[in-house]
Amino acid sequence: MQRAVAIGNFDGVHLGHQRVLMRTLELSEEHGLLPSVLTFEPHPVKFFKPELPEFLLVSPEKKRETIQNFGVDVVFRKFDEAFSKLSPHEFVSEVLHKELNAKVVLVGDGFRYGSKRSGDVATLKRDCSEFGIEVEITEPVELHGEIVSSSRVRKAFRAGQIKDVTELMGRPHRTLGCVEHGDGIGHQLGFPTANVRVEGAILPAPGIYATYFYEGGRAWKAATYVGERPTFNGRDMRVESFVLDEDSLELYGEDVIVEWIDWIRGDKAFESAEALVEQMKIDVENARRALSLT
Ligand SMILES: Cc1cc2nc3c(=O)[nH]c(=O)nc-3n(C[C@H](O)[C@H](O)[C@H](O)COP(=O)(O)O)c2cc1C
Ligand SMILES: Nc1ncnc2c1ncn2[C@@H]1O[C@H](COP(=O)(O)OP(=O)(O)O)[C@@H](O)[C@H]1O
Repeated sequence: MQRAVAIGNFDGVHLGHQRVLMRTLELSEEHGLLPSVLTFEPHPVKFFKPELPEFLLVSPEKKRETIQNFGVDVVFRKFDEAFSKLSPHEFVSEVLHKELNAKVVLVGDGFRYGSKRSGDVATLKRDCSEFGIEVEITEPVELHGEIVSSSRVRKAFRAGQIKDVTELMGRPHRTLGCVEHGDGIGHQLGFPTANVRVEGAILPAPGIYATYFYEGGRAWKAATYVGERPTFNGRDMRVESFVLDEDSLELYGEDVIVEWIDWIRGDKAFESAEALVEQMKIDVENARRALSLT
């Protein structure tokens, strides 16, 4: 079956990506094609600059799941030395034509590809026409007068601007992780927290957030802390969710999802555990209120 192929990194699957996915579905329906996304693993920036700290909003697995939920097939193309050296013409002939049997491809206006980013929309159109492949350029989506992009979402998320993130993504952002053992201080404070180990995705600014927390088929309200725990001289970044109205949960080793709804306050070093506990009670009520408003 021939494919309609949207090409890109699709980090976060934000509103701009969603418009591309909808258009891919529309074209596929019209022409009897398999709606597809061609994306790269690792992210090309990670391939060229492996020393950079994590910058992606979601892991590749989560990206696959989100795109598939739109009804679009996901093709992960390994981004390695050989792939990075393909000429623009080879990318069209080998990957789009031979490997994917593309009939239509969708890219954004500034699309660059091939060795040293030497290909652009003009070369793509020219080379695709040789193989009877149509090229559609998708218009960028704007929000409040600015283009929606993965870097704009990352910037907002890193700054803890959760409401902006939700708006840019068209849904709340979710972070996946696994619950691991912490230092056991939570129970002593009367606030046991699920320590969520997050890999392959960035975190919001240190602070307290109103979140939903999912495990298996269950969903709870939670107050989630992100930070190094300066009160206890902590040194590593933690994500710790206190699940509301539950006192005998057993979550160690479970895969969980933290869904970011609102920012509550910034991180702080307290003089004592008691002072922190007083503040945590207030945080929990603020989180409850923020969640009841959504
Ligand atoms: C709602 C909430 C707010 C928190 N606020 C802070 C804070 O401002 N400063 C801080 O050092 N730790 C804060 N923490 C983190 C606690 O210090 C942490 O949950 C505790 O050390 C338990 O760690 P453990 O899971 O390793 O036992 C907060 C935790 C929660 C759940
Ligand atoms: N309301 C709750 N919210 C989060 N975790 C809870 C809750 N009730 C019980 N738990 C369990 O307690 C563990 C956290 O306890 P805590 O004393 O903070 O220990 P640790 O430092 O090992 O994370 C969680 O991983 C979870 O299994």
